[in-house]
Amino acid sequence: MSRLDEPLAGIGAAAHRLRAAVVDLDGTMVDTVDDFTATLNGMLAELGARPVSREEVSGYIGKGSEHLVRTVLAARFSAEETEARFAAALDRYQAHYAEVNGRHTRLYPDVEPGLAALAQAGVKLACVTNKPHRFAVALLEKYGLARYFSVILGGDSVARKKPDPLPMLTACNALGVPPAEAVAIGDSENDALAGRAAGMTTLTVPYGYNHGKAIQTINSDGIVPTLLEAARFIANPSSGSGATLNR
Ligand SMILES: O=C(O)COP(=O)(O)O
Ligand SMILES: [Mg+2]
Repeated sequence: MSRLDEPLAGIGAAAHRLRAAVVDLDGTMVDTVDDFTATLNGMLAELGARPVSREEVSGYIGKGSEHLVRTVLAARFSAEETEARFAAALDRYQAHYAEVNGRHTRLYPDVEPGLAALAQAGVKLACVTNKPHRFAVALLEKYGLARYFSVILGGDSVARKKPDPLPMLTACNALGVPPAEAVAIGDSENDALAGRAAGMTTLTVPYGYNHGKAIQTINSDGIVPTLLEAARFIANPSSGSGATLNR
């Protein structure tokens, strides 16, 4: 890794052309682990199964509702029982989530100032999350953030979720910016994989979930401590901001 204030070629040059940012939701803008935990425990209580802890849940977030429910069931039931219970459990999970959404969440530091700085710099914004679209919109509205995004895509908005590049490509297309001039900002390997596969620059925030693995394992272009630092870097790549580049 090299510090941003060292001489740079690669990402520094790319960042001069960044005209759009595609920002992840859970673990990047909003800390949602306690909502997921409460929702899953509502579902598990109905099944008479052992509850989850927030530590267990934080290792599963970021791959969409189906993955989350399946993983939690698989840790409590046999493979056959998990399959037999999955569809009904997912329905109950979504019903509980609709009740809980936004109740136990908090915004991470410098999210709103970061989005405002990106908008101010003329960077077009999309939110791409694996969370169902209706829950994502409700959460962004709760925090007054929906107005920053001209495009919001959920895990059910297009045929495939991150780490597939399709949602990123769809977002870039809707913003009218080629992927090579766009950056994907997220907390997990999924965001970096999807962004890379779409041909975008990728930045990682260090405070989210990343499937229980260290963020240093993520193959992205750099780590930014907050969205505000990401905005500073994108607006002025040679400013010596707090970004740490992975090259
Ligand atoms: O797994 C989810 O439901 C959401 O995860 P994401 O917002 O980090 O994409
Ligand atoms: Mg995330």
